[in-house]
Amino acid sequence: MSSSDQNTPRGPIDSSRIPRYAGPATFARLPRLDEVGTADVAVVGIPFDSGVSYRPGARFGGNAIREASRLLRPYNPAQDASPFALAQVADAGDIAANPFNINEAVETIEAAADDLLATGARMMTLGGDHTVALPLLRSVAKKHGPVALLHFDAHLDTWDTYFGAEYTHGTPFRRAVEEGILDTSALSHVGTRGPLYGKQDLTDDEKMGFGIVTSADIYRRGADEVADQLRQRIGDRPLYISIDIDCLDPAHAPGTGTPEAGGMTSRELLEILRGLSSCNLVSADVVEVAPAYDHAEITAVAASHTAYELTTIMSRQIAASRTSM
Ligand SMILES: N=C(N)NCCCC(=O)O
Ligand SMILES: [Zn+2]
Ligand SMILES: [Zn+2]
Repeated sequence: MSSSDQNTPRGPIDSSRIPRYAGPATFARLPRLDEVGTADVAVVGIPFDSGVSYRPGARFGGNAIREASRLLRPYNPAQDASPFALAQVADAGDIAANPFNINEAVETIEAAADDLLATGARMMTLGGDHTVALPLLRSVAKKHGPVALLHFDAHLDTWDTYFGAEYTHGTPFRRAVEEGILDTSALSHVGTRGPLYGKQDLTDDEKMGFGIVTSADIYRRGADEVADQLRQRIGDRPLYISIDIDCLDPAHAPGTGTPEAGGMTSRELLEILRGLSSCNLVSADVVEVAPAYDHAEITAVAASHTAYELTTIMSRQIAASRTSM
């Protein structure tokens, strides 16, 4: 049973009493998981980036997001909710994965995710590179069965192998489809753009069951219409949202490993997520924040607000399911 079933959730440190820049960073200044026992939503870092094909550094992403999240406030007007009062959200620290052995790291991440989900928590994961989505999806599928997937990314990440390696940041969703852990009737990439290896990349991806909403589609049709379409496709299926921060234009997210011009704005991303607030979001990740390439925390701030919207969706769901019981 989570602590929020017995008491009111313990929220963030009060920034009107203790300046928000003081003390060690947890996500949104929330308590650590060991301070509250159990959580409804566990925010967990995965400092792992051995699966990248270009610029490294996403291993530092989780802590950069935590630092940038000090300015988040407890009421989210866009979803009319106080996410940290509706449910116990806590910072579960980091999953320590072997940087020199990707296969072992993938196993470690899956096992750690299993442990968190077994407590009844939903996971809000801060990457790390996109490799981490595969073990997280494996774990979520063990609990919920094949899940619907919304994948925000400039890239397809359904490629086969890189240098013969099957677990990389460009391949997690092909592996996931092969393993039968995704509900292939509700798979979408959002924000896709940029050069590919060949046209076959798109044919393969379509065969796997993915629909594509390109960044140009979002620009032309607007965030509300896109969110409506995605919501209809997802219905009430258990949903996993994976957000590669490079879905944003490099102007909105310079701190990432494989930047592509012509992306969506952070406003568009946040608005699409708010349009999904009624979905049954079981877990989510925000990955590929590489702070060494960031400036003035532009990317980390965007990522912290992204995780805040995702956390709000989960907290609203948890509160709604509690009152309907
Ligand atoms: N998942 C991310 N960010 N990028 C994948 C790019 C793979 C490539 O170099 O072709
Ligand atoms: Zn990407
Ligand atoms: Zn990606």
